[in-house]
Amino acid sequence: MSMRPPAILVLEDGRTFRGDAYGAVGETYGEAVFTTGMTGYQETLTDPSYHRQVVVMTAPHIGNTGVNDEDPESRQIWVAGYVVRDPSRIASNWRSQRTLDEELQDQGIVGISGVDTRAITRHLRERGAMRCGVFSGEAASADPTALVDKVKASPEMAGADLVGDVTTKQGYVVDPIGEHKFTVAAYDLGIKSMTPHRMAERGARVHVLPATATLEDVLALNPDGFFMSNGPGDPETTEETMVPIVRAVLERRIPVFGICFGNQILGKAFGFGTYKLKYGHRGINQPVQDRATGKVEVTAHNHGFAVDAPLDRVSETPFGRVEVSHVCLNDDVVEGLKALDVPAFSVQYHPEAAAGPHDAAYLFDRFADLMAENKKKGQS
Ligand SMILES: NC(=O)CC[C@H](N)C(=O)O
Repeated sequence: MSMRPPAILVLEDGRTFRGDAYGAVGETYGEAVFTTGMTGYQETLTDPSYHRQVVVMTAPHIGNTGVNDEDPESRQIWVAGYVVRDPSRIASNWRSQRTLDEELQDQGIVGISGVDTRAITRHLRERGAMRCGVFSGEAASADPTALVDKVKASPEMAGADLVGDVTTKQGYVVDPIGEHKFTVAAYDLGIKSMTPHRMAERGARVHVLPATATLEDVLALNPDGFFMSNGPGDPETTEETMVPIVRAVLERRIPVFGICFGNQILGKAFGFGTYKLKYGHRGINQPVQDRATGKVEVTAHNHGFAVDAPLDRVSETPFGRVEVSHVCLNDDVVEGLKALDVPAFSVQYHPEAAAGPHDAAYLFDRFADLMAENKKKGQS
């Protein structure tokens, strides 16, 4: 491998790891988090929910299949920094168009390689996700204590309002594949491109709206369904923006579906709290149980916050009864909500499966069924 400049990963609690520059040379800050996905690094890098996070890959060998123009989940790489153990020396895949290292350089993403990602992961599991910095080239030669001070001066994830950075500036439409059956108003809070596609596959015309869209914008579409996407940052910050909009939509009994950040917002609309997990769930191999059927799904996750709702009983909310529909089997974290008296449900994980297993695809069918039922009721 060609000689790369030195680099250092500096955690806010003072722990440091030295390695080689990977991607762009420079300095970057973010929340240090780890993901356990063995495949799908392109989808991870381009998931807007990773905005302001420095992502540690627990899979040791990264870059093997290079980079193509088909797999990105959004217009750019969003991770704030990238930490890998052993970058592949070659990119080998029939779809590969360039190497991952080149892509990271082109997009100005500062990374580090040649570090013990198992030790970093164990540290984050014990101490929790925390701020970090990656410094490479000249920046890596500074005194580590000075670098720790710089990391401590960088913004925290708790309280971060990041949706405005990632949402589309202009709304756009994703056309249905085949017959047009439903119209969906979908808030882009950091949406992944596979999500409207999954709805289009089921006959939805999806109006993807910027996060600044108003309730009037939504109602003007006369939608059969209302959707809220995944997104970066702390769900607490949506109290005065998205929460009143979804409450108004629930009052009108328009079917609601939310994914990840969307699950947290729906939870808040019902009156539940949200809280920060110690180190979060990230990867494409997380076991989730559907509590109605008992069936376990292997699912894709990327969340650092979660909804605080009771598992052992149905909750009474201003919108009627709500139950926890899905739970993570690793730690009993709430992974889904289902309203019993209004047409609304949501999941904390990623049924769009990009990357990830397709076990949870039925949730898009459930949304289509909910819209179909509601339309029928409206006609009768
Ligand atoms: N992927 C997401 O939508 C993440 C939601 C939220 N930012 C969290 O970390 O929990």
